[in-house]
Amino acid sequence: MRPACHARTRPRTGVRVPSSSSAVNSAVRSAHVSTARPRNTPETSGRHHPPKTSLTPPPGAGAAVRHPDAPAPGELLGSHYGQCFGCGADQAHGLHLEIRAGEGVDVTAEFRVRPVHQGAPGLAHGGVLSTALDETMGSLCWLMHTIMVTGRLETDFVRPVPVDTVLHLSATASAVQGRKVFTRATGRIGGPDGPVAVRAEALFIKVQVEHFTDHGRDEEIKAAMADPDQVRRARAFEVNP
Ligand SMILES: CCCCCCCC/C=C\CCCCCCCC(=O)SCCNC(=O)CCNC(=O)[C@H](O)C(C)(C)COP(=O)(O)OP(=O)(O)OC[C@H]1O[C@@H](n2cnc3c(N)ncnc32)[C@H](O)[C@@H]1OP(=O)(O)O
Repeated sequence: MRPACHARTRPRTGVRVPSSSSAVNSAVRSAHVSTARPRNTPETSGRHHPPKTSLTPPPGAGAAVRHPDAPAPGELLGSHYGQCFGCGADQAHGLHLEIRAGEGVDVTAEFRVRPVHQGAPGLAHGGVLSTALDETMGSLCWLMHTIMVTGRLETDFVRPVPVDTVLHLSATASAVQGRKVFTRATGRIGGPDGPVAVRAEALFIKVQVEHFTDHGRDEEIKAAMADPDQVRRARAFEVNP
């Protein structure tokens, strides 16, 4: 039997460029595509959490609360870590997101898609867009004064996003239950009220600073702990019980 991933339509060696777009189309159509749906079992998911309901706040979850010392509405949040791929100013390969506090437990940001973010010709890679949404939701930690990491993230890609598009991002924390923070985000094109191109829901889990010091690579942890500015930023989150 043919393996499910057998989609190769041309020899591995040598590059054969189809001479016309119809050749491209027929090459694409002839690719074998598996229609088998992956089963969602503890073995395949790796965890025992029910995936479909886990992003919906359960009845009895509380509202997310803006910390009294949260940055003022409109204030730039800054980066939680200079080398962060999402928001770090010192990260040459990063997205350099600049995120601003909203009036509630919400934030906004703008992200210009650059040529290095392509997945298909002239279009943003979906993983990069998910990362931008993830980072925007993660930055809600500044408004709640809590450290949290992404536990689960689900993205809907609604419209293709061409290179040079400015994605207007916004995120809000909708509910909190114990260590679980339920968040959602959208990315709009053409302006903050433009059509939705991407949207996501995520479950963040509150952690202590030891999450990073226990699991991070020694080299970076030592450098972070030797940087008073980084320690100050970490302390800013360590307020909640
Ligand atoms: C001086 C040095 C300073 C350094 C510090 C710098 C300051 C940092 C400040 C701010 C950082 C912000 C960073 C944002 C960056 C952007 C966001 C990211 O990319 S984060 C990276 C990607 N995410 C991970 O790497 C998580 C990897 N996963 C884990 O570590 C664990 O699985 C963790 C912590 C998420 C949960 O593990 P458990 O053992 O602590 O807790 P359990 O009991 O498993 O879960 C708690 C509750 O959450 C539910 N839960 C956990 N994971 C779930 C999932 N995937 N789906 C559904 N529910 C889940 C569980 O069912 C449980 O719920 P029930 O309380 O029983 O109701």
